[in-house]
Amino acid sequence: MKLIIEETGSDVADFAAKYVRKRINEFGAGPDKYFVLGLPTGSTPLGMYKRLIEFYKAGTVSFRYVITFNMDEYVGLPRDHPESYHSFMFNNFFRHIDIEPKNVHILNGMTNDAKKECENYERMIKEAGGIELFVGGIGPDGHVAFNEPGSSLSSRTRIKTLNADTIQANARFFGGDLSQVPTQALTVGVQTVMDAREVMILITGTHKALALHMAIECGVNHMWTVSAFQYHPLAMFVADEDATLELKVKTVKYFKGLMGHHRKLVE
Ligand SMILES: N[C@@H]1[C@@H](O)[C@H](O)[C@@H](COP(=O)(O)O)O[C@@H]1O
Repeated sequence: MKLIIEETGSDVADFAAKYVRKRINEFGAGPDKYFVLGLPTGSTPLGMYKRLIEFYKAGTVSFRYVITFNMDEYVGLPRDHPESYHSFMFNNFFRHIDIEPKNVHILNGMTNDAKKECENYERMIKEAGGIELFVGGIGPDGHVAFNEPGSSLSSRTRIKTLNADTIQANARFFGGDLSQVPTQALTVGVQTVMDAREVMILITGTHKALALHMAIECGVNHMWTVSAFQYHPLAMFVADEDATLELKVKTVKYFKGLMGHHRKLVE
């Protein structure tokens, strides 16, 4: 596992965007070889999307031969609801780049057959050749996508009921009104993300510091689903200084000592 420690959230966004660009470019994507990218929503990845749009406009990356799979979507919100993850992704990213809409995959939270929708999603990921790089964020309770505490670490795409903390955390997007926040979501499973060839998790802010500690300094535990990536052969956490506040000084020193080497990942 790699831990990249950047000073601020904006430096995290910069590193993450440069890494995604480098992976797409080095992969040599083309009409017969699509790069399959897993993507998150949330405030954390917003800066990365902004930077990627800039890179696209500057001509240093193209998404023409990229296929995306998003992590999750609320149940019961129409696609065009301003807070649906469909709206989020198109408004903040897809609309501004050259990706073909047919190559964008986001779970349909309005389906009347959630089981079938989720099984199809897993099948489509497989048919696309599996996910090359899954970028994720986490909740303050260490959930990845909507794999709430106690989710099976071998879970696959399915419907999940959101816990009170997550509903509370997301109420800010619904005018602070808890009753407006959907109570269920369709989400990829922990195992779905684990199956990606590489995973990059972005963690910023003091409110995520305990989650980063549980993710990398304690054992693998389904109450902190992000800790599952300790078993991933190619996992990278990208954090800002604030998110490292609960880590041991020794851990921080160790990974900062590797930064010279890790910078080369985005050169
Ligand atoms: N389902 C999403 C997660 O995928 C996301 O990682 C989390 C954190 O969001 P933020 O980046 O806004 O803190 O929010 C939601 O719960």
